[in-house]
Amino acid sequence: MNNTKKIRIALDGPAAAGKSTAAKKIAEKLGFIYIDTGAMYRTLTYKALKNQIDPKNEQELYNLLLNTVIELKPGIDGQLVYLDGKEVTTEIRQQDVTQNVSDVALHQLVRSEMVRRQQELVKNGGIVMDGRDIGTAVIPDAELKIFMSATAEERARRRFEEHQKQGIESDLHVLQAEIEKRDHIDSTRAVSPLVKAEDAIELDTTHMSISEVVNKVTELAADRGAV
Ligand SMILES: Nc1ncnc2c1ncn2[C@@H]1O[C@H](COP(=O)(O)OP(=O)(O)O)[C@@H](O)[C@H]1O
Ligand SMILES: Nc1ccn([C@@H]2O[C@H](COP(=O)(O)OP(=O)(O)O)[C@@H](O)[C@H]2O)c(=O)n1
Repeated sequence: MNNTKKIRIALDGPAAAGKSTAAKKIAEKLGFIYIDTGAMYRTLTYKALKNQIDPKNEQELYNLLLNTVIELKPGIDGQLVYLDGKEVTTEIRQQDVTQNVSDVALHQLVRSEMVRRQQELVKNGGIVMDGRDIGTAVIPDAELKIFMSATAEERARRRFEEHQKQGIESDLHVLQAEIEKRDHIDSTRAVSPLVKAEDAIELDTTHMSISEVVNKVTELAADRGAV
């Protein structure tokens, strides 16, 4: 008899703190579903740019979103992302999407529709969801909330290394400036800004390895019955 509790784990934090890497592995260990909500904002941004919609135009973005199907499906190496039936997993990581996504994610209308869709995805439990407002807006009653941080220098270094491995040319200082700019927009927006939920456990991963982070969160999940 399996008594594992299908809890909901909310993982928030700034860019490149290691959320999706950890979330994917934690979900694997627990047999949970992993959901990267950033991919949903990225997919809308990608479609908006393709359709020459201004990321500042809330009403047009909202209309576009209402006519957009975003699907997240488990793949061999993480989550696959589909836009209106076409796979866009790689495309949504492109630089122009990264540079515009925080402006798209500012808008009340966009966020309320995204949150509505995300809440549908979590209703059966057994999930690890990562983003910026998961513990504060999407699953305010999550059984486990983690706020994952690391210094901006370390986060930029991680993204830089990731780019190097993928053969993408980038400059460490430019990357850090981009990350800091996005964090600033995300943390200062009026609608569900990036903040630590009062009841979230803060995890500074600056000096932690990926497996240390995964083990720590898995331990906390086990304390809440998820084993
Ligand atoms: N604790 C860690 N130590 C070193 N590198 C890490 C750690 N966590 C994540 N990384 C690496 O940092 C990069 C960014 O991680 P990612 O999970 O994409 O961050 P986020 O989802 O928070 O934006 C990835 O290349 C990942 O392999
Ligand atoms: N729950 C979420 C998730 C992402 N986002 C927005 O989407 C952007 C991209 O998120 P992401 O998780 O893919 O970012 P990375 O840290 O992986 O680069 C963030 O910078 C936020 O502007 C959000 O507003 N709320």
